[in-house]
Amino acid sequence: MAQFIPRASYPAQLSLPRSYYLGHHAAGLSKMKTMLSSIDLIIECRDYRVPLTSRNPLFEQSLAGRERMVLYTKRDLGSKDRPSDRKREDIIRKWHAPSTTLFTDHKSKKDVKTVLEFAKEYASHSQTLIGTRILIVGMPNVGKSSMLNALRMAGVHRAKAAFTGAQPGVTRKITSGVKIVDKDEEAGTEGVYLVDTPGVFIPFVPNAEAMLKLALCGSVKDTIIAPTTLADYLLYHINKQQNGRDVYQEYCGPTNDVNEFLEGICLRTGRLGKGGVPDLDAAALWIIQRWRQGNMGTFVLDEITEDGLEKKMAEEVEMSVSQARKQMKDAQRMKAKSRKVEAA
Ligand SMILES: Nc1nc2c(ncn2[C@@H]2O[C@H](COP(=O)(O)OP(=O)(O)OP(=O)(O)O)[C@@H](O)[C@H]2O)c(=O)[nH]1
Repeated sequence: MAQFIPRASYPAQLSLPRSYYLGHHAAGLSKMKTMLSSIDLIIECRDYRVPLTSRNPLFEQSLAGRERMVLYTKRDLGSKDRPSDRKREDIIRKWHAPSTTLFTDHKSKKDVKTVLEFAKEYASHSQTLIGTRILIVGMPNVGKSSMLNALRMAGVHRAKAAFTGAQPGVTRKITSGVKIVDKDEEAGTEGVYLVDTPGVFIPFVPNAEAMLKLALCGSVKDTIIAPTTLADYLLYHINKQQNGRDVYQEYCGPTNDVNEFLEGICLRTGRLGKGGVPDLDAAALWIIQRWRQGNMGTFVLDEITEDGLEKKMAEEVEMSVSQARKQMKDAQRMKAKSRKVEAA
């Protein structure tokens, strides 16, 4: 049998949408800016599976001047504690030094305790008389509200305070602070409050592959990109993993063909439409959910290198310069147009 060779790269998808910056994202960010003076610390969440792609430069630009901790969520979906995972985490920690970087699974008591301890330690040095206020920010669906609920349960043993969900945009408004640490009169410390915020998407996604990564991780609604395209991108990544194709061997043999992959799933799971026709969209959505639940391999979509963050930031500067140029040209065009109308 011929040896299976996975695709070495993913073909450019020129027609994919590259923006998802919604009204409530802009409104949320501008409200965050106005309340910054009452905030002591920012916890910025990024998705462990896309450490570079889930970085939103808007947070650093708009919420500058506050101490920040970077929290990589959904670690359980990207790491199995392999030496390569630990090496990746070391690199990421170095990117953010001297800021603290933590990697968490919101279901892990140990991980949640580590975040709580960090918050307590921070608060113990705070001079505030009204309690420490922490703003938790990040891209849509990254897991902010889930972390808030987990911290509240671990810290003050209270039930959920925020709604969570598998699709982005569940939190639309900034909440009032939720207590995660009680006031301790003996220790002389005030309480710690966490302020949940709506997820804010990047204004301009640099390339189509970044959009695919963010959509696959659930940062944009599943209706924005065709599920079969996302499933194809997922198949590309699964095949790149060592023995990756073992995770779908119950549906079909090793393949780079998304139709063969999805048809295999339809046949084995009964996702058939009228006349027994395979329902490829249903199979695609199902397999994407399986991956998001950690059932189709545990891996990271971004390539992580020592200078990865530096390169990403340089790319962002270039993007904003070209966007500014574009805006200037648009404004000049509009002016010229209105002059023509006036002259006519
Ligand atoms: N496996 C895993 N799933 C997580 C983790 N954290 C959050 N999730 C899941 O991710 C989804 C989104 O979580 P939310 O807490 O609603 O995300 P959010 O950032 O508040 O989302 P927005 O409302 O869009 O701002 C939910 O289905 C959570 O169960 C994690 O650490 N591991």
